[in-house]
Amino acid sequence: MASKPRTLYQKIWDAHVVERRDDGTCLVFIDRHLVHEVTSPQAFEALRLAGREVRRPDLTLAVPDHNVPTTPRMAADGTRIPIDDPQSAQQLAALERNVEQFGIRYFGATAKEQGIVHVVGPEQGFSLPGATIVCGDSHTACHGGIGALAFGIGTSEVEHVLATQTLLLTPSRTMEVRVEGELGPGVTPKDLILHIIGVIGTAGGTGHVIEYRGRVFEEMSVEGRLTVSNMSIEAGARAGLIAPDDSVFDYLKGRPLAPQGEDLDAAVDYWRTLRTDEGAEFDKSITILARDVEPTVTWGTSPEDVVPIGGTVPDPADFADPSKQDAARKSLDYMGLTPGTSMRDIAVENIFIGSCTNSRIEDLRAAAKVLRGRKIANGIRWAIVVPGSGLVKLQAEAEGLDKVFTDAGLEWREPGCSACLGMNPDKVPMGERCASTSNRNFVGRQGPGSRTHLVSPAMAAAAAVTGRLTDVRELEGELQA
Ligand SMILES: CC(C)[C@H](C(=O)O)[C@@H](O)C(=O)O
Ligand code: SF4
Repeated sequence: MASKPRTLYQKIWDAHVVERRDDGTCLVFIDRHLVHEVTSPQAFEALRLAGREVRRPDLTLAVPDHNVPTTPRMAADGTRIPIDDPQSAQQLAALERNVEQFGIRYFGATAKEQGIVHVVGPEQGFSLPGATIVCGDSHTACHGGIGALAFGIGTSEVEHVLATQTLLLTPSRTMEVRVEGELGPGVTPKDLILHIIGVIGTAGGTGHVIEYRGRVFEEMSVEGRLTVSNMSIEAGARAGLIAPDDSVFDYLKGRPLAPQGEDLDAAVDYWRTLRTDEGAEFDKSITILARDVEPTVTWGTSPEDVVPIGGTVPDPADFADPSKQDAARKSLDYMGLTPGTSMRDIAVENIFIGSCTNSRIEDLRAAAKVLRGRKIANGIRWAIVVPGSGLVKLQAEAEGLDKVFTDAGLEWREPGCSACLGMNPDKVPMGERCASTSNRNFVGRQGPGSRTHLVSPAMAAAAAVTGRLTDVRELEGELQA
């Protein structure tokens, strides 16, 4: 008898269940555990108190990213520049102590491989298709872009994984987001995922693992897939998935921690089976038409508050749901915006190009393409480009992109989470606006009183040039009829 058709999620899940319990929970094997400084200290401390070891240090990789300043970390004489903020310095020191004591692979603040944990994982070939990947961080969903089942966990679960390399989980429901057709010129993976979140809402994926399907994703670069999957969590989903294919296998070839030679060939044979079977059913399914997607920006304080760049600030009264009306009013008040204002008339003072959503080499190339030969507008007070890792930084420098940015008047920084969230010195001043390539526009996210407009790297670059939210297609001379 032929076996029942399964979704990609179900295949990965089934391959990792160690034990099914009567109450429906399952003990699941975890292939890869990423660790950063924010959510790990108590977990290590608990292990220490219990006298336990890390079960599989070989499957664990740690890197500091949230608290590191993005200004130079090493003095000319090769000594480390101390971190000013005592709490950040303490977080980093704790991580260093923990990785040393427990024997965990570590890329420290001055290593060239250091970077944002979700950039480093795929880049090193540590994150692999079909793997279960966890990290004490909600944007672990990112790694679903290469076909891994990857999700964020809490600190007590971090401890559980460190101690046992397993987790007790309940299966998720499955959701298909099918995108039909092709994206137009100037429309990027970031615009697509912002649009999708606008359609399904921040609760649309709750309890589900989303699989993104359709030709758009098959033709999308691996970097773009990581961008899309990264923001699955902003749609409420547990994780995102895109079926791995040759682009992913080619991307992983030769990466230091990926399988090599015959091992890689064997792995690829298995990875090719990781596709949703014909006839497999999803619990929920939605279809998006790619031609409906424009360069997209947010107007409010939730990632679902999106509008095409050609649109206007919405009127709260136009929302059907009274709670949405109320939320929109509060958002507009916080954002200092008036209904009916054209999005293209909104001036910004700050530009942030970075974060685990958009700091890979392709993102920097897209921003540099717009900025080449141009200058940032007078009204821009602060504009920074923060590569996702030291290796992205080196690659960008080899391509001369750093020069394009600095010639245009932007600052070129060291890798880290930076202004994506206010846990390090990079903050947007109170009451000021930022065109940001990050993933969250929450109240106070980029610093107390900061106002965030989420955009793609090309759109952030365009805003830098004009000093206001701008349709990048105009700058690229690609404005469509
Ligand atoms: C600090 C960390 C726990 C947090 C997360 O879980 O996502 C951060 O990365 C974020 O993006 O808000
Ligand atoms: S870059 Fe931003 S979203 Fe990503 S892990 Fe860091 S703080 Fe979280």
